[in-house]
Amino acid sequence: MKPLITTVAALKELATGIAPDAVGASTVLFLWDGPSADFLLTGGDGEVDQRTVIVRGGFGDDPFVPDHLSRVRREVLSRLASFSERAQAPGPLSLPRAWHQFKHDNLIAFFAVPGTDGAASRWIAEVLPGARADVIVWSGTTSNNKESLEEFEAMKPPSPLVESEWLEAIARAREHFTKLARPEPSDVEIALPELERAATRGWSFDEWMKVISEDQRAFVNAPTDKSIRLRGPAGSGKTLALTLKAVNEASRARAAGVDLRILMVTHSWSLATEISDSKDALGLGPLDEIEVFPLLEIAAALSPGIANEGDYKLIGNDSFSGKVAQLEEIWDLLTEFIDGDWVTYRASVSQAIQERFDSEEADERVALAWDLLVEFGSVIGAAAIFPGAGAESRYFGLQRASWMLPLATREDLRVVFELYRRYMERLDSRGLWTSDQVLADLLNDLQKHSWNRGRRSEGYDLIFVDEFHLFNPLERQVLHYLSRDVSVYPRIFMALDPRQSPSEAFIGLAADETRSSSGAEADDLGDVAQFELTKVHRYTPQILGLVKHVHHEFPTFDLGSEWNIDFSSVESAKTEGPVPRLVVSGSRTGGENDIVNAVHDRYQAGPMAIAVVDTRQWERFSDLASRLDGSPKFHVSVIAGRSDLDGLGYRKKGLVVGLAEYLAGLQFETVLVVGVPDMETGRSPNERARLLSLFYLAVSRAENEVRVFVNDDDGGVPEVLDRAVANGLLVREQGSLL
Ligand SMILES: Nc1ncnc2c1ncn2[C@@H]1O[C@H](COP(=O)(O)OP(=O)(O)OP(=O)(O)O)[C@@H](O)[C@H]1O
Repeated sequence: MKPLITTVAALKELATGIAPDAVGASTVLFLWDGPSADFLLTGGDGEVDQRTVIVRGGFGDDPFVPDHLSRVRREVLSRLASFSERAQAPGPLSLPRAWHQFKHDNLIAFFAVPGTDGAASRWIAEVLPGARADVIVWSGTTSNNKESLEEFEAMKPPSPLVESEWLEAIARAREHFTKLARPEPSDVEIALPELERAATRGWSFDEWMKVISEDQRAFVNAPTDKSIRLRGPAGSGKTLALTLKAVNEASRARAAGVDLRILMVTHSWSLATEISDSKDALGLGPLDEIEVFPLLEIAAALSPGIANEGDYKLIGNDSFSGKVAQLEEIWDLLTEFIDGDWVTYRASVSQAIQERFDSEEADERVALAWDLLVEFGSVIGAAAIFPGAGAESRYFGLQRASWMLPLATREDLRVVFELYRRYMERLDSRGLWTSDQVLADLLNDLQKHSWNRGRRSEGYDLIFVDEFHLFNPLERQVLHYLSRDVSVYPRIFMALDPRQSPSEAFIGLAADETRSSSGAEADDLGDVAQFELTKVHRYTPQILGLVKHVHHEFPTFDLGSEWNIDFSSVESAKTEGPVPRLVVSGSRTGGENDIVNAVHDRYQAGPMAIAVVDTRQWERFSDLASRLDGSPKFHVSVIAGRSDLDGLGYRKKGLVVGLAEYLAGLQFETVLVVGVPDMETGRSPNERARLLSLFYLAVSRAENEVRVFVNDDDGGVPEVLDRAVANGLLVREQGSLL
């Protein structure tokens, strides 16, 4: 096999879990079969960028990793990306201790995957001299001694990099991505479902105002002299009501000759685009006074420092690959710490923490790394605590809540803070940002005199926030500073569903209720009016039945009465549909056959999604997606991260395969809910609530038909679904016995 020449950006994209067969269909990657090498590039790669050359000596069926590592492809690729990124950082190359490196001249060997893969596979790589720091990954080895490097050095072939081919590859990639960016010619087959799925269906503003429900109308017509919380379950028309209100306010101000600046803030680009299209489709012409953006984009536009930090790259910008990269980073840090300084902390911490750090189980360590990721981002980062004088004591002073990683003593907190300090130091030395840092910096800028003046022209009179439940406390603070008139309370209109809580988002919400500083936030808004939506418009009464059941299964989280939606009064405005089905298969393989059959069965009925509940099962379903994509019958789009939502693919008619947490805001005729793990055994209440929340999110994406797939290999039917069957809310069906 020819060598593969690629870049950090392309490796990271691959590391999101894209199956090799799906690379050709990716809107982010471009593969060129050059004369002496294959080139894999992204749209952002340029002539002078660093290159990573993978010499694929012993590779077999899998084009990106040796066959014996294809099971852990994502981890292997993520580590390679991380290696190249480190090679680029100024100063001598430093690898985490857990990578078990050894060196000889320019050659360096390191573990190919976190932990060991049984065979203790290593890469032998070379960083070429020069500022560009090109990397050649020469070969894999299972040897753990330095002599192997000396031997290798003696027989090392010349570099496979051919400059003219690289330039040609870049030129071809550029041409490819330019073509892709051009709008596609209109096509009836594509346009129809696109319109149907937008929140406004192409109806005019006046048409909508006639048909919306009383509670939606009350919100649209409510006075704007104070902030409003609009609460409702999934599919109750929050996004629609928010859009109608913004448009209503803009056109009223226009008619009265008033200059009004309106901002609509979302969590993702996909929803921003959707809302922006919807408002333009309401037949009132372009409404430039309404700006629709994700918060991170606003941060980049307002905070000049952020845009100028050209050398800094964002890690964890909401996307799945960012999360994977952060997790691996923390895993390495943790392993290095446990092998090193842990002994000096060990005696003083509580027994529970001691046991977690001492555990040799790989799974336990991953779980600890995850908990730390949440603690760093949603607790420490969200409170805008960054290492420095007084930071540790501010952290100690934070009130702990039940959803947080249990840290019983001050010494427990101390060890976590020390890890946080090291984590930030590592990111900093490699020129990486987290989105929390971006927002904390923005907050800093917004508190300056210059913004106090600037906000009069650049700030907004009315701020609308969709999916408010997805914003963490830090992000919520930023919103306050975006208002224009400092003499009145900011007027913020928030749509939220406290039951939709992908990953840390749930925690963000809980944090808001429990952290001492969050009380002040509510005060900042003055008196806040509440509006409830009690009719769902997306899905049938049968799906609502299952949604309510899941809602009642949430453990009694103390979210405060304010967050509790009275689900018993919620009704569906849609006509009757089939009762959701539960397909129980004998094994994973059998389950996959049943899923494929369901796709055949329902594909023609309209847009369809396979929603994967448990992130850990993603890889399997990403492979299934590429198999389905192989069939000319199906148009398949894969959503493994928020960035995929922003690509071209997902709007088209066809099948979307994605992690449930990234499907928020979207809707489909049929949803197949897969990757449903055992939710009870050995789960903490937090984990259980998170999984139930993702399940709720998956089910509530469907307009008409839901099928849930479980199998014996993955623990059979979770109790929560058993009870739904007993209550007649799900019909149980025997799937393949295979
Ligand atoms: N009053 C109504 N009559 C008919 N259809 C409606 C009405 N309100 C909303 N809809 C439709 O119901 C669907 C769901 O609406 P929308 O996306 O605004 O809900 P949401 O509450 O934001 O949902 P989620 O939180 O799950 O994303 C959309 O297709 C929308 O066009």
